[in-house]
Amino acid sequence: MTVLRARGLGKAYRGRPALEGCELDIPAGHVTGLVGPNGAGKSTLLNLAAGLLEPSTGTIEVCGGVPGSGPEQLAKVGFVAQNAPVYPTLTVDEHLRLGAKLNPRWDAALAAERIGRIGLDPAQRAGRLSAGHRAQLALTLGIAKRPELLLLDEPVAALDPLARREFLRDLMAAVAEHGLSVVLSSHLVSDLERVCDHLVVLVGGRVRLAGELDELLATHHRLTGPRRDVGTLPADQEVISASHTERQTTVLVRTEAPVLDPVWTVGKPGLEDLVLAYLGAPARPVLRVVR
Ligand SMILES: Nc1ncnc2c1ncn2[C@@H]1O[C@H](COP(=O)(O)OP(=O)(O)OP(=O)(O)O)[C@@H](O)[C@H]1O
Repeated sequence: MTVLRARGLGKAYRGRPALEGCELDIPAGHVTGLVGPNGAGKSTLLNLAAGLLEPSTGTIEVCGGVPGSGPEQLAKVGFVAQNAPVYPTLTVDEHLRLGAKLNPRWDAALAAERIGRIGLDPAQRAGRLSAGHRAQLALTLGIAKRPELLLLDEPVAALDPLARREFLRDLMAAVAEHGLSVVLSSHLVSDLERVCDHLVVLVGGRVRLAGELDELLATHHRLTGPRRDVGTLPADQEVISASHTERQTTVLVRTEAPVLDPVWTVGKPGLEDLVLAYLGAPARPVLRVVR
């Protein structure tokens, strides 16, 4: 089942494109990491999925419906925007009560347990919380809503390393126990490596890479060998990035077939190598649909 489908999706702000020609099929029941450099269009994509923005071109469908199209649709999708917006004059407890009122599937026990574990004072006004605790409050509201799809825009940026680990653990528990689907943007590749099984790389408003993480890692190879022109590589080896020293060439290629040329030492890239290679690569409209 597909939880997010985009076809020819584009968004322009005052005529300037922020997202162009996005084709995506994000599967349900998985955690999908959304990565890309600053200004790549990640927040724009998440805001479109949450129904807070309207597409300029193309279509986006989330949990089988048009984003933000009615109460039923709104109940299915949770969104924690960048900088974790909360109501500054409401207390922590008032946020939880508001959550219970607004969300038909609200999990009060889970919300209370998280708030207690984090050590938030229920009587504290949200505007007086530290940035990390504010983020924790917003994330608690997102998880306790029990949506089908949770969209998180850089959710862990303000959290300390321990809080980050605990939050990611809570997220994975919700995926395992309730079949929650998650799309989260982050610059912290090591965190993504821990929780994501699908990946979308956006560069310059375009989808550069998308797919199942294991499959993506299996079809990319780091080749090291004597210096040579990478233009001479076989046509089925797509060159993603290349670097040279005086005597040596290192190249990251994508290919379904094994690399048999004995001149190369073939290594497996990690997620960070893969992401960095795509972020540094010249923008080409290489579209791939998540299966
Ligand atoms: N409200 C807006 N009005 C005009 N331009 C905007 C607006 N929001 C975003 N943009 C532009 O759209 C492009 C994509 O921005 P977006 O915030 O989606 O990127 P991002 O990948 O989330 O970046 P970051 O990693 O820095 O958060 C940028 O060039 C940005 O300047």
